[in-house]
Amino acid sequence: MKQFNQMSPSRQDAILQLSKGPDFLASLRSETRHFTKETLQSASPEFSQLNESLQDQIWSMMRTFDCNSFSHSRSKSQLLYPTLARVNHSCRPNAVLGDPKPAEQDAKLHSGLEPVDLLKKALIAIEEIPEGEEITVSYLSEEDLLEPRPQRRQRLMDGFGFECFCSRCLDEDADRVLRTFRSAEGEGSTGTGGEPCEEMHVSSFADFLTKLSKEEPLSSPDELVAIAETASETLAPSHWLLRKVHYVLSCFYEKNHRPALAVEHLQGILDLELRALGRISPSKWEQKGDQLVMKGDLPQAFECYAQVLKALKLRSPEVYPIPGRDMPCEEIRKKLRSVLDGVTAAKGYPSAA
Ligand SMILES: C[S@@+](CC[C@H](N)C(=O)[O-])C[C@H]1O[C@@H](n2cnc3c(N)ncnc32)[C@H](O)[C@@H]1O
Repeated sequence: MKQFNQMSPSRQDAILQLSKGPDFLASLRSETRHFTKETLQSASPEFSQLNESLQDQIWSMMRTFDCNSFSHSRSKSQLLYPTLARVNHSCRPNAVLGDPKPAEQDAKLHSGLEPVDLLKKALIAIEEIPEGEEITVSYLSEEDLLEPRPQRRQRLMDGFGFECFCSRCLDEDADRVLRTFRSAEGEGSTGTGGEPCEEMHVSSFADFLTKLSKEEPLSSPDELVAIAETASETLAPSHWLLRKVHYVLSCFYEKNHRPALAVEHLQGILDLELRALGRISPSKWEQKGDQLVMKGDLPQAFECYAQVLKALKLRSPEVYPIPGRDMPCEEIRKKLRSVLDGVTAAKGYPSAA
């Protein structure tokens, strides 16, 4: 409250407006995640001794912050950006929120920038956005966006307290195929795997995989290869969970310098991304390009980097340009040039290993 009272009237107004919209009012009715005034009263004797109107003001301010704040890589706490707080979530977003990278931040700090400016965020378009179309970002991670609707909706409900009504969530059929379990005849002709107990089983398995890919406890891929084999007896080849298994294997092989296997296991997740989000993810395609270079397949690597460059060029003009530092497009151009140099040096394409 003290900090709020020190702000300019226009900034105070921008923040107060956040607690007047229908979404905020709806969130007051959702007790799934958000704390109630009673929770605060029982947690803090000081709070319950304040008069009713002050309690209401503080509680509303805390809920506004809870519903609208974002994290920033440079800050350990959540921060409130009154304008960015207006951006809704979509499971097929057309923009991302970006923080300047630490090296850029430090360069700026040395050029005399106010520390508070380092906490700025940028809203970056990742595709052409026609005039009048809503700009959306994802409140979920890139990995979570590859999960089917029930899982995504559950994550949004648990983490942010709302039921998602984005265009992708309303488009049910797209996900149904990704969740199809294998039948005796092959892909696509049995149920959707939607029974509650099955979904629970599937999500704990998915969490297990995410943990595996993040914490990297695997010393040998045998366990995962066995999981992949069992899973492919039950799940259709296009099932998102099977693709996740292969992605974890791909990361394992990448770390263990087995590029041919890494590329082989990467492809499923690239297809899934294209299908779920309608576009390629530059980081995973760059990963594929790097593995193809390692494998010695320069023509395919060139194709891959060219796709990455095309995707990156769709993004807003480079944000936070720092003289003397390569921006993402330039880094990919360098990789394209080095692939071409490799081709010239070998007087033709080397054969794939
Ligand atoms: C950061 S605010 C976004 C701006 C908010 N719509 C407004 O007008 O102030 C987050 C809130 O917007 C709503 N919201 C955002 N994305 C949504 C979506 N895809 N489906 C339903 N509600 C959404 C939810 O109420 C959520 O708690």
